[in-house]
Amino acid sequence: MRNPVIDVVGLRCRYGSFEAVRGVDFEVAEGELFALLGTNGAGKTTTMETLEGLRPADAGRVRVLGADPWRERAALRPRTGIMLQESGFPADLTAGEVVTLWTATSGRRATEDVLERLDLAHRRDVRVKQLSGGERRRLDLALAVLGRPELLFLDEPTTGLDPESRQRTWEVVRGLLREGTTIVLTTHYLEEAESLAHRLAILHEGVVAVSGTLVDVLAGQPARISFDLPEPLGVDALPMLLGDVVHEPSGRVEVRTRELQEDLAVLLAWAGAADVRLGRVRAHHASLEDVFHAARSRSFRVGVAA
Ligand SMILES: Nc1ncnc2c1ncn2[C@@H]1O[C@H](COP(=O)(O)OP(=O)(O)OP(=O)(O)O)[C@@H](O)[C@H]1O
Repeated sequence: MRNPVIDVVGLRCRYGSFEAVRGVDFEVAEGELFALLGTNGAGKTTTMETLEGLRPADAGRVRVLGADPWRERAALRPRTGIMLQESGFPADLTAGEVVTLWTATSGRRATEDVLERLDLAHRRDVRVKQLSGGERRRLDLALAVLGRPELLFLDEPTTGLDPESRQRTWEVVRGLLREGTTIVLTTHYLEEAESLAHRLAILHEGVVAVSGTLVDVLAGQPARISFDLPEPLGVDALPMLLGDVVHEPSGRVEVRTRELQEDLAVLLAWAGAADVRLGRVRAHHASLEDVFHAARSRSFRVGVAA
């Protein structure tokens, strides 16, 4: 990758004697959205805080926009935007006053009406404590994008939002990507990463278990065909398939296969010829959820696709 916006090599972070991040490598290219995913306690926040210059690395090399985020934080600050998990605005200020205050103290110029952009202009005079949870998160995002940063960190930007508010946030994020902003996102919503990320890494117990483009990581997992087999048939009645056949205790049959189309065609042709009615047939390629579960069990690894 030429001139990555973020370059992390061998990052290690500890809390006392506990090593939370244990040798993490990844790169983020200009203009892409990179999702940092992982189980609870995997080290996402610790890694983000290091990238944001909020804590030093204990070992390894971290470069953000070509600079050391810890030592050169003041220089990087005007070029980056940070949306933390928890904001903590003074509850009695209005949304408009929070933006004014932030503009004055952050050294950022209000290059546009961010409240308008985040669909909060009509709530300008409403106190923070009276905003809904979704509106408060949008105010967080408004402050993070003030001054049009080149690089934006989004730490769980849609946690606790209803589906409609989440979609609205995704639209704003897509708009920022169209304008060329580079974004690092952490989220527990896998569909959020699936919908927005160009590349991703899944952390597990402080190491990168899986990383690459969405297409790469999905390709590393088999597709699934599942169905109910009518009594008294057992799996030994099925035709020869290329994938592995598992008869679940629930009675449902699952085929894990890298040849989805071939196995599905053979199965349906057999059912048609034998006059067998398969119940609730589902066939789908691997999802990020499948990759996530595999990463947890560390059953496979995919290298970073540069
Ligand atoms: N201040 C601290 N002191 C001691 N241990 C800490 C501290 N902060 C985090 N840890 C530990 O470091 C590990 C990584 O924490 P981190 O918050 O980076 O994980 P995470 O992936 O962001 O988790 P989550 O998804 O739950 O937010 C966890 O085991 C956590 O308990």
